[in-house]
Amino acid sequence: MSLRWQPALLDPAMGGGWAVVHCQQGFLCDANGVLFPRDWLKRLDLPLLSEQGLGFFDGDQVFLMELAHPVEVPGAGWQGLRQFMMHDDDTERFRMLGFAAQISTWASHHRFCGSCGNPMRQHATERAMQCESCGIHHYPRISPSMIVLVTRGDELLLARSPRFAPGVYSTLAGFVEPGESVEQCVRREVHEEVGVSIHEPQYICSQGWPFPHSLMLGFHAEYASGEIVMQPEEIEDAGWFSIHDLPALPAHKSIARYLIDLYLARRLGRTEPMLPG
Ligand SMILES: NC(=O)C1=CN([C@@H]2O[C@H](COP(=O)(O)OP(=O)(O)OC[C@H]3O[C@@H](n4cnc5c(N)ncnc54)[C@H](O)[C@@H]3O)[C@@H](O)[C@H]2O)C=CC1
Ligand SMILES: [Mg+2]
Ligand SMILES: [Zn+2]
Repeated sequence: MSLRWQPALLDPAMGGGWAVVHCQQGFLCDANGVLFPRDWLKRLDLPLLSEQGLGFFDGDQVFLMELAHPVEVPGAGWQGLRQFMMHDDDTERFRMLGFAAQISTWASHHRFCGSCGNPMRQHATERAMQCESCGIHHYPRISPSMIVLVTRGDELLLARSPRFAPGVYSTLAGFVEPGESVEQCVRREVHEEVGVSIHEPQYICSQGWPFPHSLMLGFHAEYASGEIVMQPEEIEDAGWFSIHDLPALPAHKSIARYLIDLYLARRLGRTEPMLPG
């Protein structure tokens, strides 16, 4: 199957092609979507911070135009990446926008060298920012994170963070620390967040998660021992939920929901879900 979205290193000094326009408010979009003719955009007086070559969508060149602040463009508006994830069934377009958002975050956070403070510029042959003075490279930032469904027979251990939508409970997640394996991270995070011990976690699958730059590594683990003790800052509530009486769950497009739906399908003999993206 050929994918409609293919990342590629394109030189922004080239003219033509299409562009997605991004700022802190999200992406510019109109009735035709998120791709605008680049030469047309260049004639508008946009507060352009930087440009990046992104890749090909349906075979056409796509660039990123990063703006310093949102502007009014007649007939168009700004939409956040989460809205595209929730309400857009075009997964290839969401993959392109997720990539664009991650490149945008990384490039705008690496305008100056963290080592010597001089300006950085785009590397000619790699997706990297390079310091003009000391030569140091910075590659796009990806943060490995584990996400795990802990189960005890017909019960799922689900928790809610204060950041979640009201009533929603999810699987446990957390960032991998330097020097640790993902499996060690799973055991540590589960212990930190809810105080229980688990049997050896089993890797299931992964999902790129551009909020802002996580790579979610999904696991299943069986409960081993301990009572739930919640970590006060991270976890607002946690508990064991019967597969026959579940609370509100995360969105279908998340790996959290996939891990839950996969377990339910296997336990109840239903058709297994598809991992989105
Ligand atoms: N796709 C999905 O289904 C889900 C994705 N996630 C994602 O998983 C990631 C980790 O989950 P959390 O429970 O929030 O993590 P966590 O349990 O490690 O704690 C979050 C805290 O870690 C710190 N932190 C932020 N960025 C960090 C980094 N790059 N490295 C180390 N520490 C950092 C901050 O203090 C933050 O408040 C987040 O990006 C979150 O959006 C979480 C749940 C579901
Ligand atoms: Mg967490
Ligand atoms: Zn430098």
